[in-house]
Amino acid sequence: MTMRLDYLSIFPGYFDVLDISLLGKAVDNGLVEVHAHDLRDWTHDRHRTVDDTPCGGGAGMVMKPDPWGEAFDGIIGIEPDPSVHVIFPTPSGIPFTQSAAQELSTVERVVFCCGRYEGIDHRVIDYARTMWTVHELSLGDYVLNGGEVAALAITEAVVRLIPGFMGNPESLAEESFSPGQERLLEYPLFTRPVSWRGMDVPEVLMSGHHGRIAEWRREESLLLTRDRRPDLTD
Ligand SMILES: COc1cc(COC(=O)c2cn[nH]c2)cc(-c2cccnc2)c1
Repeated sequence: MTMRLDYLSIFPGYFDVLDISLLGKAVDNGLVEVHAHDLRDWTHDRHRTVDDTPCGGGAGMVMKPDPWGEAFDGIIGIEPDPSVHVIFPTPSGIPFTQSAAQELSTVERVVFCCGRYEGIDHRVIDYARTMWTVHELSLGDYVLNGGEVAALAITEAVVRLIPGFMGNPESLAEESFSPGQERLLEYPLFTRPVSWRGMDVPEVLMSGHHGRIAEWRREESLLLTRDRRPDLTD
């Protein structure tokens, strides 16, 4: 299965980065197909206008619906297709989680709509919901200038879960937030040299005693989770 990823943005250059590193490898071995589109290609005025002042007043600008609608027609099509997943990264979205990444990794087609300014005319999202499966997703309680960086983060979280993408799938199974794992934060990791700038690797990890090592790691995860993410221990 090849996943097709489309990105709609007024800064499509953000997605050139997908040609390098692991994601580039996924493109090379045909696991994913990436297409970035400039929303301004669907404007018709001399200034290639994509925004206008908010109805009802208020600060900032809102992205006009017309270019989005025409871009949807050209990129996705004019027939409804619930198998197409359209993602709007937005601070007002539902929290993006590893289980959402897991679900999206089985989808054949994902279209990222990257908002700028104060946001996108709400009718664009309402229209998309009549046509495709829409996800308004938040990465966290902070505001970015646009959805591009969030789209890249969601892309990485999803593509790395596509079967055949990661060399050693067993490492995925052990990760925090993986299905089946308790929701615990990762224990501290160490590698050689055993002594570095006067700091030594915890002895238990060098003992070769797998039972004690597992116990130490679990305890460290519990302590870290209790300290940093008490919300996960509910
Ligand atoms: C679609 O509408 C958007 C999208 C974004 C980009 O996404 C994020 O910032 C984000 C996604 N997860 N967490 C944060 C930002 C705004 C925005 C900008 C300024 C003031 N208010 C809202 C609007």
